[in-house]
Amino acid sequence: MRTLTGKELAAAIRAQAQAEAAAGPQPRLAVVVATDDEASLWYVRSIAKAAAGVDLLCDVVDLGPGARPEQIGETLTRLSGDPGVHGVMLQTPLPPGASAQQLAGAIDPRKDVDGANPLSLGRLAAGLPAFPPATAAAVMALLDHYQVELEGRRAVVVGRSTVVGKPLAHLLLDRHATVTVCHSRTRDLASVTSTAEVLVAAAGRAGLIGAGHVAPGAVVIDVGTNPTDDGGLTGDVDFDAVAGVAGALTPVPGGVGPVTTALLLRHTARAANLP
Ligand SMILES: Nc1nc(=O)c2c([nH]1)NC[C@@H]1CN(c3ccc(C(=O)N[C@@H](CCC(=O)O)C(=O)O)cc3)C=[N+]21
Repeated sequence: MRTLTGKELAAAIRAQAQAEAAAGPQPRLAVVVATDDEASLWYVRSIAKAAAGVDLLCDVVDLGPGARPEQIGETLTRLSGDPGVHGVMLQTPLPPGASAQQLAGAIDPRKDVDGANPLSLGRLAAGLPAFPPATAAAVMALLDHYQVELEGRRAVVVGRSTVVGKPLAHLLLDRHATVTVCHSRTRDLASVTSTAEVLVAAAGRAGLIGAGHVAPGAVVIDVGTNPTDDGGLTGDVDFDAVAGVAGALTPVPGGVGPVTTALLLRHTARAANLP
């Protein structure tokens, strides 16, 4: 079994982001936060740290967990209209009553570096240029880095979220994979996932994917970032069990996560260089 780590790939992508950032105006990413969710705040801190390391500017616009939807929308509109800001990201989760899907419509698609505006997803589905959500792009970057063949192969995505499952299905289709999307109402999940040559777990449920869900030799990508009781992080895949069956598997932490952060920065550098 090969362990597909994301650390080295993330470093290479950060180096690309730094080179692309140096080629134009210094890129500025604005991250809008309206939560006190610990995992989400950890991600924001790690974005800010990684940005500083590659000479990108990162503004954290913290509206607090009590922010009203109108206030969040106005902030996104203001940042989208600010010529000094190249990337705008709305961090999830949001306060009760605020919908990320609705609010993200206020992000200029040219600055939508985490692919959150429904227009970005529509463009992606239509095969037009758009920034994919960084997490979905990270899965593709890992598959490419480890030279996993996709054309004509059976890919199964577990999870149908707007940030991962749906955009990823389109990205895989673009690469000529045969794509099946499973979700919480799928009957006999294992019977579907065990047909996969490439299996992506993006359901947000710790340990959902066990040995019985995986075909021998399959490539398994674990997108899950579930908090553990001891303050750590665990994936959707039962790593030890699946390691005995899969041909290749990404770890959590150290797999998709670091690549996600790096790609968000590369997207921002590209947004700053758009004509
Ligand atoms: N609009 C939006 N887009 C997101 O992409 C988004 C979001 N909101 N809200 C929060 C979640 C969470 N998320 C993570 C990204 C990287 C790691 C990551 O790099 N984790 C490290 C380890 C962290 C640890 O060990 O505690 C790793 O996997 O190696 C984790 C979690 C993106 N999210």
